Amino acid sequence: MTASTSPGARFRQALSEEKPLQIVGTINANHALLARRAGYRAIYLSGGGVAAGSLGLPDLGINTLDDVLTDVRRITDVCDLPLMVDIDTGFGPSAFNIARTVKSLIKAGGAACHIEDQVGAKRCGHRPGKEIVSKGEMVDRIKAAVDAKTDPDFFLIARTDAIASHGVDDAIERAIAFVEAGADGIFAEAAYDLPTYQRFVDAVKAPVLANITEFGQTPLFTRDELASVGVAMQLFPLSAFRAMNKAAEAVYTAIRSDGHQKNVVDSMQTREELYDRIGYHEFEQSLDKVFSGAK
Ligand SMILES: C[C@](O)(C(=O)O)[C@H](CC(=O)O)C(=O)O
Ligand SMILES: [Mg+2]
Repeated sequence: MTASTSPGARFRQALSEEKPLQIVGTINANHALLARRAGYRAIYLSGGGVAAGSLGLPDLGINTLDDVLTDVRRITDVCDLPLMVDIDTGFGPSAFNIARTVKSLIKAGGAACHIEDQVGAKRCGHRPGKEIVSKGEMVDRIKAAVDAKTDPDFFLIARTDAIASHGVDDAIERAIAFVEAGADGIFAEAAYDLPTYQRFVDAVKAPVLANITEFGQTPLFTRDELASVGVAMQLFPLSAFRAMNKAAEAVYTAIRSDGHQKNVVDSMQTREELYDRIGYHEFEQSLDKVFSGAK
């Protein structure tokens, strides 16, 4: 894997080398570096994460393409791991908008994305009351996205939210049509058991993604369980984000009630650890070199 290949090509390479490919949510550039250090081959920017983390808003289709691109650029500027991005319903409504989304995302260094078949006023995929567009409308979304790929290796995943409202048969029929329209992979949102994943894998001739998000409709299937039914990608969209929020809350509460941070300082990343993770000393050394004239 070299950074001279396109992000899309690096994503495809990782997908061919790890089964299933573990893809972890990295809410910001710092987390992207932590994920790389932990050995992951691919990372993810969650739409719900951009909404909740960057904006303090719910995952209800409120954040814009620019909100997402800002976070994408910050991550791709410092981390060469291929980044998959949640583009919700594509930031439409028209094919032109969707094309612009895909082109901008590739320009910002994105390697892959998923676009879903919910209506524009979308919800989190694990909440009740989701509405979806017709199969034909979603096929048009996909065609617009495929046509806009300025990197042919950019990996376009079609997500179907149909299981909840229309059942597995309908969702699989959709998935087949989405692959025929040019999607490179299928995201079977809120699948609830392994046989359902197996059915998707058997029916669609493209890699299938399992969204193993916590506190949702999908049990926390392991890598081995998903491998046993042929799932190609295991997504953890918000795991570190949820843990980080809980940790922050504990620190705020403790300092407020104790009047000092002594009781929580052991739970903190140290200054040295932080500097190590972001390459602080390397930056300083490179600056020293520049000003001392050394090569
Ligand atoms: C994957 C997802 O689209 C996201 O935005 O991260 C969410 C995750 C979640 O809310 O747990 C979803 O599944 O809709
Ligand atoms: Mg999302």
